[in-house]
Amino acid sequence: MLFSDQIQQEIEPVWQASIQHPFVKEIGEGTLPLENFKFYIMQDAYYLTHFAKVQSLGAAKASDLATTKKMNVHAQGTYEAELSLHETFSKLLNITEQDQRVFQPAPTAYAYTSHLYQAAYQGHLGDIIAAILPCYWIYHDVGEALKDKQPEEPIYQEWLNAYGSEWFKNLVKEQINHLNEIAETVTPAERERMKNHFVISVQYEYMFWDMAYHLEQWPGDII
Ligand SMILES: Cc1ncc(C[n+]2csc(CCO)c2C)c(N)n1
Repeated sequence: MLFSDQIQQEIEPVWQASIQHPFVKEIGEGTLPLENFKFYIMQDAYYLTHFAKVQSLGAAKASDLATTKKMNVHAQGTYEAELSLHETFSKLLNITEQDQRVFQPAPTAYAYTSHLYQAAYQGHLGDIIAAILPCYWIYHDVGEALKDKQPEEPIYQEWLNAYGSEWFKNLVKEQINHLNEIAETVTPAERERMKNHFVISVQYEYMFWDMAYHLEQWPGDII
């Protein structure tokens, strides 16, 4: 069995729960309150800023020039594909400069990005690919699960279109192949470490939906 399938199966219940999370379901139905989606978009912009840096750390840790280039192209892709999506949403959701000035990463957004840096700084390229793969793969599966939905809210329709696209499917396949190639060249202990990074990221993907669904706050903002 492919290494990617093996590690995905280990965390299957959380994977499925993530795809079926009420945040995702309500986007598909068009019933998610826009307040929750705005919260998600702002936290996600923070997440993507750090995600691109982690991809660049992957470029720095690659052992050949072609892979360095590939990882840098992906970092640029994160900027172009994801942040341009966010620019569109910022206008549609009326995200103001004031919103941005008072922005703080919520606990889960902070913890998830910290996990990505931990994998990147302590590991090699395989650790980075393992930690970032769930981001691609879960969003792909969400796009597939919701591909026949037509939420009345145009903002949600736009979001669904991005993750159901052919371009995105190919991107996910490339990441999965890259992970499996690396897995064949490393030791069993390194594979175990890669699996752990992957499993933690899958759990954070679930927690990220949950964070936005409950408008998660720091204790310091409540007490
Ligand atoms: C919490 C969170 N997880 C995953 C993604 C999806 N995503 C982030 S970067 C990237 C690669 C470039 O498109 C993809 C697919 C997201 N937006 N937010």
